[in-house]
Amino acid sequence: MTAPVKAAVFGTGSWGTAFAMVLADAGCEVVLWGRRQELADAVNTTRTNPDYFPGVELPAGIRATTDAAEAARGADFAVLAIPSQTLRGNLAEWAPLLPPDAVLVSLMKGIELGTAKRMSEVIEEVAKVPPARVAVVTGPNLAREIVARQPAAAVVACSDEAVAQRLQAACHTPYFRPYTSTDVIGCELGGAVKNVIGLAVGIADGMGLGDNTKGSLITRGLAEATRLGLAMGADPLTFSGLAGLGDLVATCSSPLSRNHTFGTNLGRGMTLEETIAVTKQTAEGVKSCESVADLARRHGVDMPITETVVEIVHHGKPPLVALKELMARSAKPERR
Ligand SMILES: NC(=O)C1=CN([C@@H]2O[C@H](COP(=O)(O)OP(=O)(O)OC[C@H]3O[C@@H](n4cnc5c(N)ncnc54)[C@H](O)[C@@H]3O)[C@@H](O)[C@H]2O)C=CC1
Ligand SMILES: O=C(CO)COP(=O)(O)O
Repeated sequence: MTAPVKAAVFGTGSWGTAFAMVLADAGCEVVLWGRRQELADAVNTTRTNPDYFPGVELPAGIRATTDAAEAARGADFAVLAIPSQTLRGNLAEWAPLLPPDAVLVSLMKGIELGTAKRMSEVIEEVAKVPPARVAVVTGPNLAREIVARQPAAAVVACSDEAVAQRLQAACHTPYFRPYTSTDVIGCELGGAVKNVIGLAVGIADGMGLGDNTKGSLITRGLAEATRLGLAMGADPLTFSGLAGLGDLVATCSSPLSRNHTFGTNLGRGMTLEETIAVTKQTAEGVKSCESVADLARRHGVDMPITETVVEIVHHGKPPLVALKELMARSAKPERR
């Protein structure tokens, strides 16, 4: 009999908790790290995460701790499920605690502000590990549906296909179907850009606009992600897969999406401050719209929807004015 795979999941928020459940259901031994002792205690004593999923019973294979060293001990996979902008600081503390051969897994869908780096790049830099030790899980995976064990597919990406296959096996359950990919760049860009487009669609929904607008934003948003991906060496086909179109459709259709909901509130006329005040969880696109726009500029790629979201979210441009400007851009062929 082989020993169970051990996973340390850093982050007891929505996706960390839900993915811990997936790993435990797939047979892994899971230690969930969180900052707050009372939440760790609640997970251990009630087998629920009352702050994020009250009433949802967590599998017995999950244990929680606030001690990062304890979580890291013996981990085959170190799964990172915290906000993208805090990764660099957090990982600097955790990386020295990890076993030398642990694979670091990013669940995060953001781009670092200031450096415009993808999460796997930050991980490689901070933990000083080669690309073959870093994997990404992405796709249409709204955490609330995952903890209800509703069927979903995902992509597990690593430059080393054998590592992607190991992680695939570690998180494959009857309700969670991971596919492998070696296109880490495409998978990460798909996840980061969809959050920005989710904001745009939410804004349009909040303004009372209909499905033609939504279909147009999703499709042109996908074109933006694909253009950026091509410029950065990604496989364009990744964007028509789960990490691209799949996640765009889920995020842009769902009231469960924090990015979509954030945009809807802005589109209804709430200010940025009011919207932030009512948003209890991480809406990555709010910060990452700026870093995605930065990345696009660095690569000379035109991303007008992304730029429009930056204008609305960070420069207070009224959504109606921004939309009119977007529609008034010079005419061009669909493909170029
Ligand atoms: N919730 C979802 O459905 C999905 C989320 N994601 C991605 O997963 C990542 C995490 O998102 P969620 O779990 O949803 O967010 P969340 O807001 O539900 O949880 C974030 C967790 O990080 C912790 N945290 C916040 N600031 C921290 C800091 N400075 N140091 C250490 N821990 C800190 C919080 O206490 C919380 O436990 C994001 O990049 C998101 O895009 C990806 C797929 C699905
Ligand atoms: O990434 C997600 C679904 O795949 C979650 O979307 P939100 O972060 O917008 O909630």
